[in-house]
Amino acid sequence: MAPNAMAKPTCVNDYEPLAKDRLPKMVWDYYAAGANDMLTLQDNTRAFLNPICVAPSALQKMAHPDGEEAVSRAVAKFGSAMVLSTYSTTPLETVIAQGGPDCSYWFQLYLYQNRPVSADLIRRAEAAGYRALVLTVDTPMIGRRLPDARNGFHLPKPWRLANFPPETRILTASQRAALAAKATSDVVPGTRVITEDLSNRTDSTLTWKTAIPWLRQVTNLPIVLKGILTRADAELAVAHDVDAIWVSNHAGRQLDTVQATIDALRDVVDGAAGQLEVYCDSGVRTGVDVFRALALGARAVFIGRPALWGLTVDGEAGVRDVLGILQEELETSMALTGCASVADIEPQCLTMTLPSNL
Ligand SMILES: Cc1cc2nc3c(=O)[nH]c(=O)nc-3n(C[C@H](O)[C@H](O)[C@H](O)COP(=O)(O)O)c2cc1C
Ligand SMILES: CC(C)CC(=O)C(=O)O
Repeated sequence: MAPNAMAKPTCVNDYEPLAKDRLPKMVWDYYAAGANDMLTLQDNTRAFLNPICVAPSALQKMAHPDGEEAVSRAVAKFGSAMVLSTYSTTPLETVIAQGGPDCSYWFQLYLYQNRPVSADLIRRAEAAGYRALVLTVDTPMIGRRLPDARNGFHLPKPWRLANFPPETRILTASQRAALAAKATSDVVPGTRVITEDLSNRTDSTLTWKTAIPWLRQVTNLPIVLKGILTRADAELAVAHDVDAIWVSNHAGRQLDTVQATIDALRDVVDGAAGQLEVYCDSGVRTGVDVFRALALGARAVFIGRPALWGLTVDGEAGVRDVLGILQEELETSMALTGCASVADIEPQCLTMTLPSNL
């Protein structure tokens, strides 16, 4: 037996090559890709070489047949929060049914110009027990992910976009006309979904003045904006009475060269001025990363790909292990800096760590 063939992963990065070995190239590349030259993607992890929830990532059954249900069970046992993607391969009701009292579920939204389709998703999320809506604001269109273009990325059979009943039509009549040359149909495809198609279907004209009042009209759930990177946008979020903001560069998958979130976090927290909660993701790979984000003012930290790696390697147990490793590493960081509780983690703690630009 090769010496490491059966070695148990001992840190989150150990899961990455194990997941890569198990997945078809097209699926691996879709999960792994950043935009263009992937500079921001690389910078995310570099900048972090500096409490723990699961970010929304689409199409999880490609990683493991138990998909979002396995992630849900893992998060429920770990006792944190899971944010479910609009583009889940499991219906939102089924995902939350796997949970328990010790965890929280939020629903991530991509809004459509055809608002009744979005309103219906929101009503279902509310009825099922989701406690917040996370509006992703960094994806008016999809980033240039070159591996996906080269691989002809599509959602393999038999998986489908399970939050949309078959034959859901999500384009308005004018969008349908504009896309007629490009798309054969605006019915949410059961299979062979490509991400560019999906982004053609979202509303790329959202503004502060239109999106937030519309959401407030249709729901009483707290609204979180995901994809905030500047102090100015944090200030606007306060002015528009948003409940929380989420510092994210979408794992480096949208605008390449945008800065790493750990470098943007301090300014955004300043802009929020204690008026709303700030969360952070993109590049979190160790408990020290979590510690640094908390020290800079994040209230919670989310992981995207590490959960997909754990899911790929060992389903629910793999996701639980990834979360457990991060938690243990965070506790070590706290003990070594004299923090008895998460509330003790404050900016001064960072004087003991390397600056994020090393
Ligand atoms: C494969 C993949 C799919 C994603 N799908 C979504 C999505 O459906 N909605 C969304 O808001 N963000 C999506 N994201 C972004 C994640 O929510 C999160 O911001 C990011 O993955 C965090 O960075 P990390 O992967 O470095 O931990 C996706 C990310 C990946 C890698
Ligand atoms: C289907 C995509 C729009 C999901 C997404 O946000 C992503 O791939 O980054």
